[in-house]
Amino acid sequence: MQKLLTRVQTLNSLVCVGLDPVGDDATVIRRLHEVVTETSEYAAAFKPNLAFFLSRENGVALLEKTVRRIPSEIPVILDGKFGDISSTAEQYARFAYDIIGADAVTVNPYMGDDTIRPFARPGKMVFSLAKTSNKPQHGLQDAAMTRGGSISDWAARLARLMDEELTEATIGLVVGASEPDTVVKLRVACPEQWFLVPGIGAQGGDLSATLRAGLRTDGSGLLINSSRGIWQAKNAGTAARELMEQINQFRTVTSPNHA
Ligand SMILES: O=C(O)c1cc(=O)[nH]c(=O)n1[C@@H]1O[C@H](COP(=O)(O)O)[C@@H](O)[C@H]1O
Repeated sequence: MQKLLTRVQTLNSLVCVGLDPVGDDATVIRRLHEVVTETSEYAAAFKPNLAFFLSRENGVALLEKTVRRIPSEIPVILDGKFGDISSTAEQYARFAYDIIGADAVTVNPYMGDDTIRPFARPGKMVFSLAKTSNKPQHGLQDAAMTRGGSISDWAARLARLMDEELTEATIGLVVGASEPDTVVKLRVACPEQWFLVPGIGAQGGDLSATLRAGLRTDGSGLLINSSRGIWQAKNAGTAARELMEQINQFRTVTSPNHA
């Protein structure tokens, strides 16, 4: 958490560079190197998606190598959307933190609070799925519960309660950019927490509407992820810088609409 705060303040950036490598081995190795090198000066964080590494031969070794190449002052969020009972989650936590060297993870909380606890090590950060960016035909998150709003409201509340309880670690939320109205609602429910926000770019999320909806009153508290938008760009550094500038331009001229 401290690493993220220092990074965000030093760079004045809320950009999270997603690493979802695709292509043949030679392309992936070259492009990972380029993306990390070119975007480092704009990246508040990097988010390698575990699936894109596991699907390759020697993918774990490639992931380890990639994370080692990321400058140590930049937080690494391992996006594994882990979510299993605590004894199994403990193994995932060892993988993410001890083997890969991540600073943070994404977790799917739908099996309950014990899926989150093993990841809440001192100084680490957990982003727990609250409202995802996809628009499924058959999804659970919008379903109403008999009491207390929707399932995503429950997930946000759980993340907030766990953040208050687990003082040694920081619990944030994953909130997709596809529904700004939901982003506002979750920001009102969780005014202080960090939101990791995917869904800008390739998934068509509206950057301005998302910023207006989700920025905290201090103009921070969001990490805006772009994966394909940066990976596929002719110049990854330019794409990351432009995203940073668009975000910062918005931060200086507008106050969030829940303030
Ligand atoms: O947890 C995530 O990062 C995530 C949550 C979510 O709701 N939606 C979502 O797209 N993601 C991830 O964010 C990245 C989005 O990639 P792009 O759409 O290419 O920017 C992928 O790695 C997704 O797995």
